[in-house]
Amino acid sequence: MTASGLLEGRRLQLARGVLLQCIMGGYPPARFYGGDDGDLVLNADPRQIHRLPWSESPRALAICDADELDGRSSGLSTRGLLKRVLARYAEHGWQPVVATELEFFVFAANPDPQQPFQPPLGLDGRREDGGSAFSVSSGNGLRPFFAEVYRCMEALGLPRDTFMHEMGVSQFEINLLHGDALLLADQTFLFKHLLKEIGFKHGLSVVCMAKPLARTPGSSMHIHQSVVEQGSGRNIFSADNGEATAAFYHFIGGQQAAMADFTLLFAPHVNSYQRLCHPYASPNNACWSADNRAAGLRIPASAPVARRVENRLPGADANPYLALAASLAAGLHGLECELQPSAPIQGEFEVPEELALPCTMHAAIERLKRSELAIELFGAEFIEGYIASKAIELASFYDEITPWERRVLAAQA
Ligand SMILES: NC(=O)CC[C@H](N)C(=O)O
Repeated sequence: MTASGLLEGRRLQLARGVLLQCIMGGYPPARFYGGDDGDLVLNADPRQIHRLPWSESPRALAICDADELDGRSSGLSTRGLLKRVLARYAEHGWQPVVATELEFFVFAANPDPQQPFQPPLGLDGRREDGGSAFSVSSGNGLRPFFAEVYRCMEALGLPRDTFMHEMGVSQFEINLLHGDALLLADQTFLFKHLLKEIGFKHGLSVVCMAKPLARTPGSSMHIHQSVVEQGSGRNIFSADNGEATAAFYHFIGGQQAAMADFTLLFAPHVNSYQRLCHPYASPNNACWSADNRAAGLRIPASAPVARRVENRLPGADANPYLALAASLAAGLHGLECELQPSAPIQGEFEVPEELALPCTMHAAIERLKRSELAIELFGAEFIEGYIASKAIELASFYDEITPWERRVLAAQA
């Protein structure tokens, strides 16, 4: 997601091709330069106007909805898409409760993209040279950076649930407290922006790519999801006796049915598939399991009141509005159609063909293109615009010759 910081200023009107480019992180398809490139209006959400606490000069950021000139929500807006999914839950008297878990790397500033990323020099002047997941001292070398991150999260009202060092060298995870899905999408967006900007200030490069380093774990944005009854707040996944309800299984069934079609929405770039295809606890399957991190859908051990489904597919590079909309729409599809899940997997397992996911961006584009479900849930305007912009992004990737090709292929006869 790359919208942050681009829309500063007073003119809150933009062309729809630009929306595709900056909000979807893609490229505007040619037709948007022509007749389909009419303006949209950006309407700031009054609850999401923030003074930026890290900025030395006064600056504010407003999260906006992209609307048509006649006031209708634009079919291209990912925030609008999430709102429409939530409105459909509300028609049933339900409200999703979600949490996002964001992993990210903190690197030394890297002005030359030809060079691999390096961990930064810590306070002690050393570079971290091994991933020390959960180590109590591992974040110490970056204390001034994290102190400012904490201060600014507090000032912006972003409630922090956990912070830890992850498995990769200089890889961290901060989890936001669970809550309403639109709020969590806004908070996740703000949090990524905050990380980037505070990183710049400290001479660091905070990277939310799915797989910035080879032979090292990638970065995810796992989504934890439950659904409560509006008013009572009762979790519809648990019965009074604490057992899982039929609704819980239907929700999983919906996630499984849609995951392959929606893979591009969770894994939006070429690099996303580097994470999924060299997995370190980053599954590319739609299996589900009681508590196995190799399954795309995990049911974390919890009290019945917190029974939830964790979607482990989204990378840290996913647009939080879109990933949440897609995951929750899939669950709702299962609830409405009363879909049954497969049997849960246990231990070492083989992925059945029907639960395998696309493992390249090209395959994911082709899958989404053929998805009637995606068009039904998100509308043809969005899916066509998204696919067109992603096809251009993929073509632009194939315009480049990578260091691997120069290293390996140049030596061959
Ligand atoms: N702690 C974890 O579950 C690791 C997740 C892993 N980094 C991923 O990319 O999905």
